[in-house]
Amino acid sequence: MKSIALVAHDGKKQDLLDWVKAHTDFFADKMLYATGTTGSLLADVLGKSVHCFASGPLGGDQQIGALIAEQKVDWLVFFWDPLSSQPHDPDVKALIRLAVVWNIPVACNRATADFIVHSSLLQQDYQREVPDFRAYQNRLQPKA
Ligand SMILES: O=C(CO)COP(=O)(O)O
Repeated sequence: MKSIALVAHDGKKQDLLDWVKAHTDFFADKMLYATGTTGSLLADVLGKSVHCFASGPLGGDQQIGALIAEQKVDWLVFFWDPLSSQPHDPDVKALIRLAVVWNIPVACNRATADFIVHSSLLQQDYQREVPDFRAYQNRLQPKA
C-alpha cells in the first residue's frame, strides 16, 4: 500500500481533510496522487508533497484513472458526494469503474477508509503480506 490516490468532491473535502489529519503518520511514507484542488489542500494539511493532477472537472479523474490502468495506484480514496450532481459525472463513474476493473481497494467514505488503514497497519504489525491484488491485475494483461 505504497501509492494512494485521493479525490474528494467539494461537499466532501472537509471530511477527507479531517480523516487525513487523523492518520498523518500513516501517510508519511506514502506516494500521494490527487486531483488538483484536493491535492493542494492535502499538501497543506500533511506538510508533504502530493502529485497534483488537473482539477476533477478539467480531467483530473481521467488522469488518475489512467494511472490506475498503468498499475501505479495501490488504493483509491474517493470521497464523492452523493448529494450533489457533478458536471463531469461520466469521469467520476469512469474512475470508479477503472478501480474495480484493476481490483484495487476503493474507499468512498470515512468508515471504509478507516477500515483499510487499520487493516493495512495490522498486516504490518503481524508482518503479514498485504493481499496480492496485483496477481488479479496481472490476469487482466493481454497475453503477448
Ligand atoms: O471533481 C473532483 C473529483 O471528481 C475533484 O476535483 P478537485 O480535487 O480539483 O476539486
